[in-house]
Amino acid sequence: MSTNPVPFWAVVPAAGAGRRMGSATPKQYLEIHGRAVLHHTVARLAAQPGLRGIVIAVDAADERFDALAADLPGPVHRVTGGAERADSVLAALDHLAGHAAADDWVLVHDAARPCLRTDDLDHLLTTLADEPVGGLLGIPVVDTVKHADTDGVVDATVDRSGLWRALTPQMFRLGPLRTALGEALAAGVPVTDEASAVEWAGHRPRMVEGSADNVKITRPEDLALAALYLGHQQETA
Ligand SMILES: Nc1ccn([C@@H]2O[C@H](COP(=O)(O)OP(=O)(O)OP(=O)(O)O)[C@@H](O)[C@H]2O)c(=O)n1
Ligand SMILES: C[C@](O)(CO)[C@H](O)COP(=O)(O)O
Repeated sequence: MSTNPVPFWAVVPAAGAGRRMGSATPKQYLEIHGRAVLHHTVARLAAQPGLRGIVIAVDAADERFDALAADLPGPVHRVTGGAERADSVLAALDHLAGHAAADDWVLVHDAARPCLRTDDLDHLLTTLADEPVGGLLGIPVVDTVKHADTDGVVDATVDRSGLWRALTPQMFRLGPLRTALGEALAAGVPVTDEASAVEWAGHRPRMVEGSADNVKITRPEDLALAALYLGHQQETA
């Protein structure tokens, strides 16, 4: 842990329906070791001493959040998310703009990634603290990568050198991120993470290597994996 914590705001997109999970309960509210996935995720962020506040984007019809919020660690604020992840993040940034300065750091972290390691979060904050734009946690690709057509027939083996898988948190300054995301969405650019909007705006985010256990719970088997990782992290803490 750094001696001078880097101050930051957190945005947690939690307004997804979890369709690939196929559960009646959205995945952010499924329980692992007796706590909701969202609770684990928020607790990881709240453990950082530089945290100023957390804005969580939830669905307008979400009836679970308010009951959970009373128990969440950290200063938490609810906003209404949008149709896509990027819309939810933008709604949270719009709220933050009324409270934070344009050059304040914002870390956007998926609600569905409850296994974020404290040391990865600390490493991200300290590595990027003096960067003009920001960057994100990621993992270099270790598998051989194929490109295939829509029938699954391979047309190329892709050179994997320099390829990374993007994780969250993604850390950017509030003003440039909000502008980039707003303009990219208005232009119809596909935005699957914050970095893609920032890249579209002409900036070059920096990759910071994270850990493979920072999984995004997407399909049913990921829940068991996250439970395993969380249990192991608690045992070795
Ligand atoms: N309109 C949306 C869609 C997604 N998310 C959030 O973005 C994160 C990553 O998205 P993903 O894993 O795709 O979640 P879902 O959209 O819920 O899943 P699916 O695509 O399977 O429906 C999740 O924490 C999810 O709650 C959000 O805040 N608003
Ligand atoms: C932001 C993200 O988690 C980085 O890997 C990912 O892009 C989210 O994508 P999804 O299609 O919303 O799951």
